[in-house]
Amino acid sequence: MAVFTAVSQAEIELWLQDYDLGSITDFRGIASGIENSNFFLTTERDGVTHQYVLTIFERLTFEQLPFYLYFMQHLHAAGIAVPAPMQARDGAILRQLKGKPATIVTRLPGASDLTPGPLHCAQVGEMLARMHLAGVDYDRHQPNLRSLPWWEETVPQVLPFIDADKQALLQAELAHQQRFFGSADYAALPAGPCHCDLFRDNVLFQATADGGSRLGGFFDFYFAGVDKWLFDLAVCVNDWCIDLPTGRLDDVRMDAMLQAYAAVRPLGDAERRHWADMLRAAALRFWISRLWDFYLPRDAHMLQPHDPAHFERILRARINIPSVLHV
Ligand SMILES: Nc1ncnc2c1ncn2[C@@H]1O[C@H](COP(=O)(O)OP(=O)(O)O)[C@@H](O)[C@H]1O
Ligand SMILES: N[C@@H](CCOP(=O)(O)O)C(=O)O
Repeated sequence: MAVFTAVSQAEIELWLQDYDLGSITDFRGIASGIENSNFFLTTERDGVTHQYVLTIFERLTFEQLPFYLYFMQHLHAAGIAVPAPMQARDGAILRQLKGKPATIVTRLPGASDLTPGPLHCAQVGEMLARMHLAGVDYDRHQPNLRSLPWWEETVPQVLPFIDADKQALLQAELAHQQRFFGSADYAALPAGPCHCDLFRDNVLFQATADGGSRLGGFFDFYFAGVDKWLFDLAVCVNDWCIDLPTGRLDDVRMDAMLQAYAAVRPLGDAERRHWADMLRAAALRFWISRLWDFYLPRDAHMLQPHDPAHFERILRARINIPSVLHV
């Protein structure tokens, strides 16, 4: 059970007096998170039921959180299906609970689908492109904190733990990405606020009457930051459009995602030319973070570190694919 900060319904009732969300009818901890303490909260106001998620942040600070929360608020206002932070009576969307930062956001409908098909991928691609365009006029700025400078800082820390073959791959790929990031083509790629971690478990779908699935929304924006839009797309393709055991790309799902994305925001020539480089960058990012979580766990909260070998396989599988994308 991943509720690190226990809180009783009585404490929440008191805390909610600073909000205008109605009275609590249900309050329960969410077991599946690995980083924060999350609770489903149901309230009733004027005879109408409302569903929220209360999060007590265990890692992120009061200084770091506004970028993420106001980004969600901005996207929600632009019609993108993401959780909307609720304002307390004083207008604040971030407050203190049990001495930690805490927020209440709207609960999205649906459940994650961990075995997506082309129709799931198309919906994610379409909304990802809309999200990128909607982020253009977001006025706060924070880079993706898990990009090249973090890779350069973290690779030397994990190298002592892995064998020579993996060391060689990690160092060669870092060098490849340093050259790519230093190129004029890279500098010219379009960028903006990105989710940066839009894996299958950060998207919800609702079942439809005809047996299909409708996108319920994107959540977990706590790795968001300004990056190349193509990087965000590559992160998605590396998770949504692959054969999980081998890491190989599934062309049908990838085409579905890319076509749907490009129908909203057509890709430029440099983006198509550097598709393979960006898939490699996206694989490297998660290989490094998984190695770091696996060998250098920072606290007891990482209950089950993800398998680093998965992203090593993905990286190896991307190194020899054709570099040009035809979408
Ligand atoms: N806004 C939301 N709407 C619906 N469900 C949510 C929302 N936020 C979180 N959840 C649920 O809570 C679970 C844990 O959230 P997550 O962000 O993954 O936690 P953590 O940051 O602790 O890893 C998710 O798998 C999802 O089921
Ligand atoms: N998606 C990442 C892990 C990021 O953490 P989470 O909060 O999204 O679970 C990975 O798979 O390595």
